[in-house]
Amino acid sequence: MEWIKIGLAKGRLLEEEIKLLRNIGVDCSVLTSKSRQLVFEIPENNLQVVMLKAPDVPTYVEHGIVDMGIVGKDVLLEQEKQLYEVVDLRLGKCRLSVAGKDGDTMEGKKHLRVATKYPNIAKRYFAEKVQSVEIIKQEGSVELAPILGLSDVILDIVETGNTLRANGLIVMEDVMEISARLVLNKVSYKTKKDMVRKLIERINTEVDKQSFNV
Ligand SMILES: Nc1ncnc2c1ncn2[C@@H]1O[C@H](COP(=O)(O)OP(=O)(O)OP(=O)(O)O)[C@@H](O)[C@H]1O
Ligand SMILES: O=P(O)(O)OC[C@H]1O[C@H](OP(=O)(O)OP(=O)(O)O)[C@H](O)[C@@H]1O
Repeated sequence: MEWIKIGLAKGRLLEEEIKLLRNIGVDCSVLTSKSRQLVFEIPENNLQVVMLKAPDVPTYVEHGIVDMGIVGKDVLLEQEKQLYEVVDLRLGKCRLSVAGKDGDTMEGKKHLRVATKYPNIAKRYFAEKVQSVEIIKQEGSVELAPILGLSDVILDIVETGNTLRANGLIVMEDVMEISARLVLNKVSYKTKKDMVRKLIERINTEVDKQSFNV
C-alpha cells in the first residue's frame, strides 16, 4: 500500500491540526490517545502520521522522510528550507512583533540589542530598516531579556498580548502576521501527485469552509 506521510507539530498547534484532519474525514482516534507513541498508521486513509517538535517539521519534509507537514510560518521564515508551501491553514494565528519596555523607544539607538528565538528573521528585519543590531539568541522566556537588561527589545510571538502585559512590555512594531502552513516535499509532489493533490484539495475545501463560517 502507498502511504502519505504527514509530520505534525506536536506542541500547541496539535489540537487544531487533529481537528483539521478529522474534518476532512481522517479517523483520528489513534492520535488523541495520551500515549508517548510518535508514529501512527491510519490505514483507512493511507496516512502515516509522525509527531514532531515544531522546528523539526521543515527538516523532515525537506529530506522527504515525510511527504508533507504542518508548521507555523514563523518557523518556515526562520529556516528557509527547500520545500513547497501549499496552503495557509489559517490556524495557530499570532503575530511576530518587536516589543520593549513601556516608555522605551528604538528611535535614535545606534546599536540595538535584540533578544529572540528567531535570529534569522530578526537579522533580515533590522537589515531592511538599516538598523545596526546585536542579536541575542534565546530559547524561551524571551520577555525577560529587556526587563533584566540583557537586551533593548525582543522580537517574538504575540498572541493575546498577556505575556507582554504581565511583564510591563509593549509592542513597538508589528513584523508580520503568522499562521500555520501545509508544506510539501518537492519530490513527493511529483511521485505521489494524485494522492497528494487529492489531500491538498480536501484540506483547501475545509479551510475555505472554516473561513466562511467565521
Ligand atoms: N502564543 C503563541 N506562542 C507561541 N507560538 C504560537 C502562539 N500562538 C501560535 N503559535 C504558533 O505555534 C507554534 C508553536 O508551536 P510549538 O509547538 O513550538 O509551541 P510550544 O507549545 O510553545 O512549544 P515549546 O514550548 O516546546 O516551544 C509557533 O511556531 C507559532 O506558529
Ligand atoms: O501573547 P501571548 O498570548 O501571551 O503569547 C505569546 C507568548 O507565548 C510564547 O511563549 P511560550 O508560551 O511558547 O513560552 P516560551 O517563553 O517558553 O517560548 C511566546 O514566545 C510569548 O512569550
